[in-house]
Amino acid sequence: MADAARTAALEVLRAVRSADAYTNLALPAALKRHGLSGRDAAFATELASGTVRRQGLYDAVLADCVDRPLAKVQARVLDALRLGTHQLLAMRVPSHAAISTTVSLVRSDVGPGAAGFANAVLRRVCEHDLDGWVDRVAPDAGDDLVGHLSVAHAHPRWVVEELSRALGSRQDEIGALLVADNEAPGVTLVARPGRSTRDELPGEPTAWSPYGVHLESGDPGAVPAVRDGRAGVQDEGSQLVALVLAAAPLDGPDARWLDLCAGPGGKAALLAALAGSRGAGLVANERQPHRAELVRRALAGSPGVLGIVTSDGTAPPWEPSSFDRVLVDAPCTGLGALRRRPEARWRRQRADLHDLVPLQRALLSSALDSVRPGGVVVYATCSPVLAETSEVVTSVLASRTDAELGDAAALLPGVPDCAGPLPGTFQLWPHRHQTDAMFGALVRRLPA
Ligand SMILES: C[S@@+](CC[C@H](N)C(=O)[O-])C[C@H]1O[C@@H](n2cnc3c(N)ncnc32)[C@H](O)[C@@H]1O
Repeated sequence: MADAARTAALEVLRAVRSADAYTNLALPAALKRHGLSGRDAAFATELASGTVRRQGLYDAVLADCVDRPLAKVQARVLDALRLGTHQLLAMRVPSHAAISTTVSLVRSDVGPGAAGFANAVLRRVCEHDLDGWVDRVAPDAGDDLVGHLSVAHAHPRWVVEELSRALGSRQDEIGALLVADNEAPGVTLVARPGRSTRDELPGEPTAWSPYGVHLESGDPGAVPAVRDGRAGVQDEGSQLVALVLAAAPLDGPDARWLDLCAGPGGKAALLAALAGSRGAGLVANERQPHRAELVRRALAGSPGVLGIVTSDGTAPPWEPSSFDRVLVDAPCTGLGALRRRPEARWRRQRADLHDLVPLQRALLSSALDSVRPGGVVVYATCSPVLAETSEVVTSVLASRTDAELGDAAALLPGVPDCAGPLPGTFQLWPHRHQTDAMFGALVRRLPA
């Protein structure tokens, strides 16, 4: 009999493959359906997330074990084979248990013929350990380093290329970055200032954000301050982006702040709390109505909220020069947050940049129009890809005479090794800072 944890993980894989589901949303639903909690829930989570993350490597292994193209293997059987391979190569599940449970999943789901096939394939997978398989199926690192890293660490080749380019002079760190991308991130909480303190939150204080704690274990939803919105779940890198906007020196009035791309509202909630504690207020804008609704919920009960607007940030309804501080947390490839989104690396394509980059430029330009002369804009992405970071900032600044780059990195005191690709910008990294790879640039609108 296949157990409930493996059945739940298989259902998640299937939803991700066939219904474009997000692992992080499909998982809690599957855990609930099967009544899983505690260790069983943790096991199902690692099974599903780990399998989705390393799918490219497991497919290379399975292709070597199957005598026909993988595309000809029934998709439902392939899902189970990937799950079995993850248990055999990356989890400490004894081989006999990994094989027998996978075979019984396939038997009950597809039938006895497919179960026999799965048994034979997984016995072949057992012939080598993970390193042995990488030696066998990955290109030799001396001949093709990117190809080797791509298979060994299960990242598409173009992603390895873009991440390497973004590391600039530190390309020797690419292996460490890819390893970090394959580790499930811990949960970080933020105590929204004026609404809660980190003394109220369980866990160890974060190194750089004065509002964060790393939750060691347990369900964040069970923390009272999180449950009533006075605190939230937020990566330390995201906290730092909001803190940089709030800390940027400013001459003149400092009353009206804008978050141009606010959904689902994590940074807006921190910004509103900070603004409220200084007698200022935040307008949170979001284009998509359902995400604007999430912003509304994130800001419910917060001081410092001037309004929530649903509009295209490239053609907003407010007058130019309406704000003193503006955050553009731009829609991006998200390649800096791969730890959190197991399927993202396999869904994203380099061609996505064709649509994203012009939108990012238009949003940064619109933010510069929205801020008053003398005001500040922070342009941020959860991607280190240069086309989305330094190249957007450089091209927008080249097209305007009323803006200049400021020093955002100086506003992150104590954060080591965070220099970004342009002077004064910052770039955080999962392998260096244990945060998402947030990029940030401070752009100052010159006084009139
Ligand atoms: C990276 S997310 C922002 C995350 C958010 N700041 C937070 O911390 O929770 C980018 C957001 O921009 C929104 N967006 C995309 N195009 C937009 C546009 N033209 N105007 C305004 N928002 C847009 C997306 O729907 C998405 O919610």
